[in-house]
Amino acid sequence: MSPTAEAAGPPEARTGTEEPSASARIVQIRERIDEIDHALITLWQERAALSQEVGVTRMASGGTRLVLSREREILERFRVALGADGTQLALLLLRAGRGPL
Ligand SMILES: C=C(O[C@@H]1C=C(C(=O)O)C=C[C@H]1O)C(=O)O
Repeated sequence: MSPTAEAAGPPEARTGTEEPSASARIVQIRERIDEIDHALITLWQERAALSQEVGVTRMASGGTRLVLSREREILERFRVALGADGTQLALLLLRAGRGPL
């Protein structure tokens, strides 16, 4: 790869390779990656809002802010599906749902 392959040209051409068929395939794959990232961000925000609503609803009714047994189930769900990275992801998800403590 030449030193300019990364930075030169319009954004859609910055594929990191100058080989045309590889570059075209990378552009195509990136379209789907961008769709997935958008969905992940939207779902992340929706989950955080719902989780915060549960917390507010529960506290307003005299309940606890958190339910650690439920959090353990979620951590286990992500660990089983994704391994150690899943645990880390679930910890971030749970933190996002807590909002300011
Ligand atoms: C959303 C809830 O409240 C809290 C947040 C959780 C979450 O973000 O998944 C899980 C358990 C609770 O600590 C819930 O009880 O379902």
